[in-house]
Amino acid sequence: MADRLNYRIEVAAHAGDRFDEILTPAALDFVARLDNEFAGRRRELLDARRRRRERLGSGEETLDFLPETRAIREDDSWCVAGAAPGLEDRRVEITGPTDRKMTVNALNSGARVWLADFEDATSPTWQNIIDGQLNLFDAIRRDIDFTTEAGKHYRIGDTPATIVARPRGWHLVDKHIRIDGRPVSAGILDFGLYFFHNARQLLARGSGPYFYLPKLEDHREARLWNDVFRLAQRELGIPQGSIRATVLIETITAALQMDEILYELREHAAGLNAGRWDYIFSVIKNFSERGADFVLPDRAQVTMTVPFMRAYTELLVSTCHRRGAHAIGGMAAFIPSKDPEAAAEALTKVREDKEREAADGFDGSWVAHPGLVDTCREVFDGVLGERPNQVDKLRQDVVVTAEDLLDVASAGGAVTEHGLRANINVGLRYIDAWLRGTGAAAIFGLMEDAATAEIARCQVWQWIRNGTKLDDGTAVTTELATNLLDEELSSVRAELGPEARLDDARAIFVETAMGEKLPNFFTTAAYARYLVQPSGS
Ligand SMILES: CC(=O)SCCNC(=O)CCNC(=O)[C@H](O)C(C)(C)COP(=O)(O)OP(=O)(O)OC[C@H]1O[C@@H](n2cnc3c(N)ncnc32)[C@H](O)[C@@H]1OP(=O)(O)O
Ligand SMILES: O=CC(=O)O
Ligand SMILES: [Mg+2]
Repeated sequence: MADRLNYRIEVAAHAGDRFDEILTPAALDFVARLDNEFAGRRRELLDARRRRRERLGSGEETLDFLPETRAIREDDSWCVAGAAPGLEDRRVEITGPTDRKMTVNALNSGARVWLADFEDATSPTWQNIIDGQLNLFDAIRRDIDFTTEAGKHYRIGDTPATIVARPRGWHLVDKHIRIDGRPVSAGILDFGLYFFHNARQLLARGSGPYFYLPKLEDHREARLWNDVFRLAQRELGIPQGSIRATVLIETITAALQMDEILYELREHAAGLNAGRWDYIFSVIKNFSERGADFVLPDRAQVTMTVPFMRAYTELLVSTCHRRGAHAIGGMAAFIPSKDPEAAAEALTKVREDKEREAADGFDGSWVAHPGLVDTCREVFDGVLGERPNQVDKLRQDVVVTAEDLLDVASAGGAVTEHGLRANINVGLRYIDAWLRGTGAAAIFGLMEDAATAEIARCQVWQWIRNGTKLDDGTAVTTELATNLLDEELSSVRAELGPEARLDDARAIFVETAMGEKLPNFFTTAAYARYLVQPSGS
């Protein structure tokens, strides 16, 4: 333990109410130990990501299943740890941010699992991150009752959902914690605090420390998580293999390494999830400069039934079930509305999405809102009946090639002015919400979060770069996009009023959707510039 005394750990942020209960010296020491051990490997892997994106962008490299890991793919003898207590039946999973009200509502929603999100649905302000940890801490101990000023009482019911926490991805740092002057990996911070405070409690209560792992791009990144898990369990004297991880396959590069990702994490892996929104974002980003064959139509037309998306989900189900892992479906973005007609339409669309997933062999799926839990459950009940899952449905009929996954042109469809305006308008509204601390928002009847906003700004960039023709023959240029941006901005400004941070939102949008280069994530620069507290900069 002596070496730990050598770390210089600084908390460069204001202390919030009860933050000291999460940021204890022992918890910070644990996070620093993990970060210190793995910071170098994390940096190397991020460099490898950058280099690969450059090669893919220039056409110097194309993607395929890896020749060097063929033996892992062809070996039938290995499988993953699989379900742990509370994860056997995942037919409905609700996702959402970890504020206090949403925490109680998600746990009571009737879903089997709650994805407690520090990633796509959370704007990573220091307040949100530590408050979220506090809410999880209290919820796990069933000590979270509260009453609003309006008199509405919130308490966790008798059959709460199993909690699966989603730490932030490898690309993000949290500048409010510095270890020897270096900002901590945001993923390690989220994982480390949650694991340190709750792993024992969860195990004692018959559940366990369970995680969703977002935005992986390569199986070596899965190996890094596995090594983080091993060290974390060893440090706290928690039996190896207690953790369960469900990996989001939400990048095109990871889609070609599903077996390898499960293999690296096999002592901890429970399943894979088809994270469709980041997946679409990844496809656009990696091939944004590769010409018309890689240009996607309006976002609304990139459905789960277009051939290249279907190839991805079919491969995911067959890979999972061959390895004893759960295949978890993704997020239909339609959310309930107060208008009965729109609400019925949203439910129909969600039902269709879940029906396709259940018929394809998924073991469960995601919903964004408590009002969708019953729909998802009914659909999976219809296929699963009393069985907790359909992992025994092997889908040996599935044959997916790299060409199928990369056949982006199979999406067909058109780019329209409506689609261009929608990307700009939604991008501005979402970035404004994010800057004001809200990471998931209902916009025009759809759930929007960091992943969908990334699609919005990347599509605009790609269409400008390729001079893509709208369906009326007009080419998308910087000038056209700027004119539409200004028009959309003034209508959004009139609607949202002076509180909105639309000038900052505009600046981020211009920089990340209309600049010379396409930045990897809008969140990284925007975080550093706007969300970090002065003492953390
Ligand atoms: C690409 C991806 O990664 S998808 C996963 C990440 N994205 C998400 O998790 C989005 C999760 N969903 C949400 O955040 C919300 O549903 C939104 C922002 C889309 C809509 O939220 P709202 O506008 O507040 O919805 P609405 O007003 O209909 O909410 C009604 C009630 O349901 C609750 N609720 C809505 N969504 C959720 C949720 N996901 N979890 C828990 N409770 C929820 C609200 O808190 C509210 O509770 P109350 O009646 O006690 O006040
Ligand atoms: O995280 C999920 C996604 O669709 O992105
Ligand atoms: Mg995602």
